[in-house]
Amino acid sequence: MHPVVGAAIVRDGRVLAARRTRPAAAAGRWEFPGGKVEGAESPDDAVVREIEEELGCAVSVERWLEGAVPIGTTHRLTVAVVRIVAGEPVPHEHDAVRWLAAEELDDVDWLEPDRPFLAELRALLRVPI
Ligand SMILES: Nc1nc2c([nH]c(=O)n2[C@H]2C[C@H](O)[C@@H](COP(=O)(O)OP(=O)(O)OP(=O)(O)O)O2)c(=O)[nH]1
Repeated sequence: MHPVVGAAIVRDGRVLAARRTRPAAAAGRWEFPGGKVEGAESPDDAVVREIEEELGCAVSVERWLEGAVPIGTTHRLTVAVVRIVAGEPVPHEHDAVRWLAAEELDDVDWLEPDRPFLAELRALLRVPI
């Protein structure tokens, strides 16, 4: 199963959700920005690279949410909790982004594989830091 990494970009009690534009079946659905791990790169490095490419900002990985979820039969999703360390996220590949608080996580139509991560994320967003 090829690894796909998503980033839960957390700031001020909110997480950034991004709306996909492709493929047609996933257009309009929301996800954690990220993508496929390439070659020999580590999952942490893949998250940092994908966020730079997709949102033009620098992040650092804090930890990984529990679990790994199959995406179809070929890929599997893990999600890192990350912080922005430089720049501001500006979507280059998504057509919208939203900062969601814990109680707003269910307001968007997440891709199916992302949903199992939302409970842990909700709890994390509720802890003041
Ligand atoms: N990035 C991302 N992809 C997800 C999530 N949930 C989920 O099911 N996926 C799926 C959608 C895609 O089938 C696959 C990741 O593809 P992608 O298009 O984001 O990856 P990539 O940027 O490396 O793309 P590519 O150049 O190979 O097209 O995983 C998620 O939260 N984030």
